[in-house]
Amino acid sequence: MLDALRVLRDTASGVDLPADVARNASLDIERLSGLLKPYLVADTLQAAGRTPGIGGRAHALLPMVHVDEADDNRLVGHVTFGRYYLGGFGAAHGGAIPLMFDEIMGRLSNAVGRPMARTAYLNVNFRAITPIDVRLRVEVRHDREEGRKRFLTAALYDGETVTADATALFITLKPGQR
Ligand SMILES: CCCCCCCCCCCCCC(=O)SCCNC(=O)CCNC(=O)[C@H](O)C(C)(C)COP(=O)(O)OP(=O)(O)OC[C@H]1O[C@@H](n2cnc3c(N)ncnc32)[C@H](O)[C@@H]1OP(=O)(O)O
Repeated sequence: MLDALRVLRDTASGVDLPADVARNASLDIERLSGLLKPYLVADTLQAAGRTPGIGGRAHALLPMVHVDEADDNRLVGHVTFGRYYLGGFGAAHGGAIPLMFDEIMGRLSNAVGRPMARTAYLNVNFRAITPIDVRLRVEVRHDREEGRKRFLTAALYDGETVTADATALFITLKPGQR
């Protein structure tokens, strides 16, 4: 369903519809929302964001990063920003890139039994245009830990060109910390 939703999102972002088609599409989308509403649950029980086995943790907002290689301290994956993430002139929106970094750096930070941590800062440099509809490579490194602090770095590549890079600090949550 989420794959279909992502296709809908990309398609809806790219069209310019006549009013009658837009009206009919709205009715169909409202009908689908009605079909799902009886299954709303508490946020601690929802599948979205809580299902690691499904791409993008089943979270519809997230650009889907496919992991190609990973060990305890390094991860390499690929991601394609679809039309939904277009900022302008063929480039991904500047907000979509930190979103992708936060997710994939957070995943490595929390991997291999490391206790849950939260992003304290995420600094992103936009080095070149990040094109949409192009398969890009993302590399993440868990560089070091100092007490509760975990320092990670990441870079996004279009071929050999770094389009963006990031440094982040994740802080291990204390027992019972929300
Ligand atoms: C069900 C399955 C799901 C699985 C999902 C898994 C994948 C998930 C992937 C999802 C990924 C998405 C993840 C997300 O998006 S997480 C969502 C985005 N992040 C937040 O909402 C975080 C909000 N902030 C906080 O909650 C607190 O501030 C935290 C918990 C971060 C720290 O507050 P806490 O009270 O606990 O600690 P502390 O203040 O004593 O600080 C401790 C130390 O850290 C240093 N410090 C703190 N901040 C900064 C800073 N900005 N720059 C530099 N340093 C900083 C500080 O000086 C101190 O250092 P020292 O004095 O000890 O030397």
